[in-house]
Amino acid sequence: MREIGIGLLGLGTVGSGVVRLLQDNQAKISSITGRRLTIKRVIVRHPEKHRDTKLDGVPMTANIEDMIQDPAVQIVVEVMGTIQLAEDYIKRLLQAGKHVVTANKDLIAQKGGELVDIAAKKQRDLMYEASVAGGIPILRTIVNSFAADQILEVSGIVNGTTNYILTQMNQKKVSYAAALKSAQDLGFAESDPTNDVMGIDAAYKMIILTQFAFGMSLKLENVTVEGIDKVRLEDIQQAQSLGYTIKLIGDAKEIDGKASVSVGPTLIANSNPLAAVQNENNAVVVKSAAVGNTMFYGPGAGELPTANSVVSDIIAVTKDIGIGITGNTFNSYRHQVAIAPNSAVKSAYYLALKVRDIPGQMLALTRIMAESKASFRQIFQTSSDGDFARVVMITHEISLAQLEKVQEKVAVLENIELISSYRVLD
Ligand SMILES: NC(=O)C1=CN([C@@H]2O[C@H](COP(=O)(O)OP(=O)(O)OC[C@H]3O[C@@H](n4cnc5c(N)ncnc54)[C@H](OP(=O)(O)O)[C@@H]3O)[C@@H](O)[C@H]2O)C=CC1
Ligand SMILES: N[C@@H](CC=O)C(=O)O
Repeated sequence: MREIGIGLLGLGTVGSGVVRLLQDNQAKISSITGRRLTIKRVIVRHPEKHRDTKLDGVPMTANIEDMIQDPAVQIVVEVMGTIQLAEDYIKRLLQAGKHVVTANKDLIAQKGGELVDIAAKKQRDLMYEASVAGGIPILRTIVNSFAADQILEVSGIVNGTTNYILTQMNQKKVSYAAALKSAQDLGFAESDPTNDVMGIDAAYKMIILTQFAFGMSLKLENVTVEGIDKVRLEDIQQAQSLGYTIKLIGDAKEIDGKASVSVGPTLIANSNPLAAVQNENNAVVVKSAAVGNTMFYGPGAGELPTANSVVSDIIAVTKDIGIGITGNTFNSYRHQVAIAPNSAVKSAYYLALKVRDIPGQMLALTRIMAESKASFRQIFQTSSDGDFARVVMITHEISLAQLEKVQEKVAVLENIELISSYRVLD
């Protein structure tokens, strides 16, 4: 049987999973592809480090040139991370005629366009199924199964680390810091988890999803992003008592022909299936004109689920090599539209406020809402802490511009402080 040489750029959580799947399922993969997939070379940062993953006889070095110059390597799997270094390495690998599979959403969201162009010019494959929602095969599903349909909205939970943290805080009353540490130990979090907790990782995934669903290329500054770093146990408990669960939700939709993409903590009604998505699991809801709503659920991070998406790309590339059709872009849909203004993006909001317990404050609050042409469907005092009362309000649907107006007006008041404001999804 003919062989396909695989090069691994990175042998951490995902890289180790790729090795395991290629070794454990070798016979099945060969039966499907008609090729024997063999790992020929590994590049890591610290080749001397002790590793549980054993690759007898496979050279492991830190120099990318070793991979670029190795004629035995046809497909390189980039599971190293970083943006600039990975961009440089992948460009050189594509120029040298290698096919590339990557799980690197940071890179694809920011530099995907350039890399896709180089791959097409060199007639090489560039695939990145694992870059969105870990083990859920959502990108290929959108490309293949929604090609004839008009996607109206793509939304859901696309970061495993934050969903794990929020679940642990909600169910086990674990502290934010302890839950984050455990997500790191389990291999869900990025090596620097800042992007996870600040919503940036989810924003990168929404940028990629937007490319696939709507054909348009966005930059990070086009996405409204808020992380979970300010979500307090009090908010989580308060939401529960109202019948909601707080989740980090990504949402991409077209409003009057313009694109709106956001990521932020959101109160999800417990009757909504997204509220039941726990720990590192993700769920992507695709709303389309012909099919209606479809929800794709599964592990969004972790060694083997992510590795399965990577290996499915390796298999797809191997099949393309076998029949001589490499160089087709993973997603060829292009349809650029403008970004929707804040006034067009509407939602109900949960507002938690600290209000000094003196007469006239509720009136001041009501006046601000009226001046901002906003109204609320529920308002109540939840607790009293010395001189202050905690007041929670759920608004009717208002625009982001109206919410910002309310926030600005409250900010100048001496006796009322807005502690948190999150979207509400029923
Ligand atoms: N973990 C997950 O659940 C998921 C991760 N991803 C993405 O997959 C990629 C890898 O993630 P993960 O496996 O968790 O990361 P890890 O931190 O576990 O592994 C990174 C690997 O890359 C190597 N590496 C890092 N820097 C360099 C460098 N400068 N030169 C050569 N090798 C380097 C490291 O080498 P050494 O071992 O010597 O330190 C290590 O083997 C990232 O892009 C991540 O965003 C995508 C989906 C899910
Ligand atoms: N850190 C990411 C890993 C997968 O993309 C996450 O937690 O979702």
